[in-house]
Amino acid sequence: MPIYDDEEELVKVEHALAKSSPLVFAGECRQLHEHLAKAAMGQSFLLMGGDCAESFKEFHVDTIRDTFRVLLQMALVLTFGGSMPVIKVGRMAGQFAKPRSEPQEEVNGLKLPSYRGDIINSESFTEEARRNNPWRMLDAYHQSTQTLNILRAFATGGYADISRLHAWNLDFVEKSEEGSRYRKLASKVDESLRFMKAIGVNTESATFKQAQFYTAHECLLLSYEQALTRQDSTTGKWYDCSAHMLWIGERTRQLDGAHLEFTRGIGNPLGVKISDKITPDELLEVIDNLNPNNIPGRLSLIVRMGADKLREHLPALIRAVQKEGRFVVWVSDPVHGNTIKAENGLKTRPFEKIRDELRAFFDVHDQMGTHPGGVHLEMTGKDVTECIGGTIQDIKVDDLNKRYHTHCDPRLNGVQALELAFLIAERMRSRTGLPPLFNDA
Ligand SMILES: O=C[C@H](O)[C@H](O)COP(=O)(O)O
Ligand SMILES: C=C(OP(=O)(O)O)C(=O)O
Ligand SMILES: [Mn+2]
Repeated sequence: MPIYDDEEELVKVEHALAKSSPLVFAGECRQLHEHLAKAAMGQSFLLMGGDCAESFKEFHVDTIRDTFRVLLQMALVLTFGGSMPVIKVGRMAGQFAKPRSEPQEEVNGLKLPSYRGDIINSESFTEEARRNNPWRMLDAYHQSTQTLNILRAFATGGYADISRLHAWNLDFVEKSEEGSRYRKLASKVDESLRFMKAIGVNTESATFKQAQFYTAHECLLLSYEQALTRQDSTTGKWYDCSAHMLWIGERTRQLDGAHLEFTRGIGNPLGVKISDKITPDELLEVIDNLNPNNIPGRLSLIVRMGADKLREHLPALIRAVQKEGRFVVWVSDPVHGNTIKAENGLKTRPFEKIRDELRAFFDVHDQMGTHPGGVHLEMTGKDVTECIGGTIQDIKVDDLNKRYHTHCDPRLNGVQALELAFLIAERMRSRTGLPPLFNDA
């Protein structure tokens, strides 16, 4: 938690936020909860994706549209390929606060506080910029209102109409092999739609015309989250109305910490990131704390440990959860356990490691007979060069500088994200005994 040097300023901002409109409504959070309950029971799949850190500088309607578009493409691949409903959640409209490994950053002998996300301080390397400034919370709130407004318009105003599925292909993706796979799959979906129409299914209904899209971010900056927490008039329960779903990060999930204490009191569906550092007993305590009544859909466990550690540690965690009969959605975050520093000093992630972790996640669930319930990715619709590798694009370390725009961790670009969606769809198909979508799978 940042320390603000002027308490009065902080209180003023909290009051302003407390008077502002909620960004989401309790009923929407409950709807998402119901979808997640299906994922907990093995009947649905959660797709979460977006920037590591949203920023004020990169804010643009086109950027939001492009990420939304890749998520729609991925969801189509997963729904059609995996024959399962896909719950779409953007790391968007609130994903601003960052936990950092080092409290300070040193450049040419000068030490300043680390950049902690645009909602807290600024990335420029000056003393003033790195000061924790509570007013930034209001800027983040206002940007989130715009983002949500755009997302709601895209989701319900015709953009996400399934008959436009060919238009969701992004220019730079279209030219790649993934783009052509997507086109092939889209044609198959087209054919199915024509068949449905022919037998009298109403393809003009909201199911075909609109997407249900939800938002989530890390519940890190409690001043912001608490100020946006409201009591729902229909149920009397408290909801954090900054996003539909909130998750607790790997660094702030202590049993006696403020983040668990805050989130256990809100009605939103929750996530907890877990690395190999958590023990089965500790995990059960986290579950007891956040979901004492064992309600399916309430809690997602977002596993991020790297392929090798996952193969070693995940089975025991799953066994403990199974033994106690606890309902959780098992989600793979295959990016956070695979961050490395390239020779040029930039943080990157090898695509192959990300793919290995996903494969390991599916293998372990196959062995344990449990449902691999979702994936959580840092990704963007832009053609960035932040993660090296990829079967199709094969970004090299020397390419990283070309379009390295992230404000924190390296993101998958559209082609890389789509490649993962195809991989997951093939795994989902083989679990249900369906033949591969493409023969080279
Ligand atoms: O997004 C996650 C963390 O904030 C990020 O990985 C921390 O990065 P750092 O190790 O550069 O501080
Ligand atoms: C901080 C993050 O992840 P983790 O808590 O898993 O490190 C994140 O998702 O950006
Ligand atoms: Mn990150």
